[in-house]
Amino acid sequence: MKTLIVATQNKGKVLEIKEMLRDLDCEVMTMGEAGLDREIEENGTTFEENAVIKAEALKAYTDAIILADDSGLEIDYLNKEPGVYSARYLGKDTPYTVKNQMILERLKDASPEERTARFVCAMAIAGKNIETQVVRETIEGYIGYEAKGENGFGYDPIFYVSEYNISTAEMSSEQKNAISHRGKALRAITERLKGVM
Ligand SMILES: O=c1nc[nH]c2c1ncn2[C@H]1C[C@H](O)[C@@H](COP(=O)(O)OP(=O)(O)OP(=O)(O)O)O1
Ligand SMILES: [Mg+2]
Repeated sequence: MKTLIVATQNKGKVLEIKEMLRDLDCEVMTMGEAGLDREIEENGTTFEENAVIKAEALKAYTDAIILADDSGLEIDYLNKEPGVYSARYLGKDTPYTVKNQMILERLKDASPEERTARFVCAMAIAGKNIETQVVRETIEGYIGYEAKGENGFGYDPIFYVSEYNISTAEMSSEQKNAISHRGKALRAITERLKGVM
């Protein structure tokens, strides 16, 4: 069976990606499971650049196909901050309860119309014998007035989807995966994956 290595250190992403790739005819492994754990410097200025950097960083060390995700939250009221710096916002080891409270505080004077935001996900595949490919998808929503929900990870408790008026942390993984930036990007990239596996 073919192997697909997911080049991420983020456990929340791994859970979502593994769940969505359950039916794909290949073994999905994390970097750790593949013995390829390493810090990859994300020095790109766009989600696409960083996804490609992460996917290509492992190319020399494996014959498997590598899948990488670079994602983040764009808040219109904050001029699209934290954007590509979402993981590093307020420091990369700062708990998300703190990051989320800070964002709510910074938006305390923003009206409902001014609270629009989106999650962005760029997903790349790379490998020794394939041409690197990258896709980008988004999910539109808004920053709520309070953090809610226990599911998901990161900024999920403050990101609300207009159609349901609940946060992505209040959704089941199936519900989130069906509509999320990551779900859409993964479905787009797996179409291309079928062409190279
Ligand atoms: O569905 C999501 N629900 C909530 N938050 C999310 C989501 N998707 C991305 N995010 C946030 C988390 C992190 O602040 C940043 C990703 O940063 P990003 O560099 O791509 O990931 P990371 O450093 O956690 O792991 P890695 O680079 O090893 O894949 O966006
Ligand atoms: Mg990162």
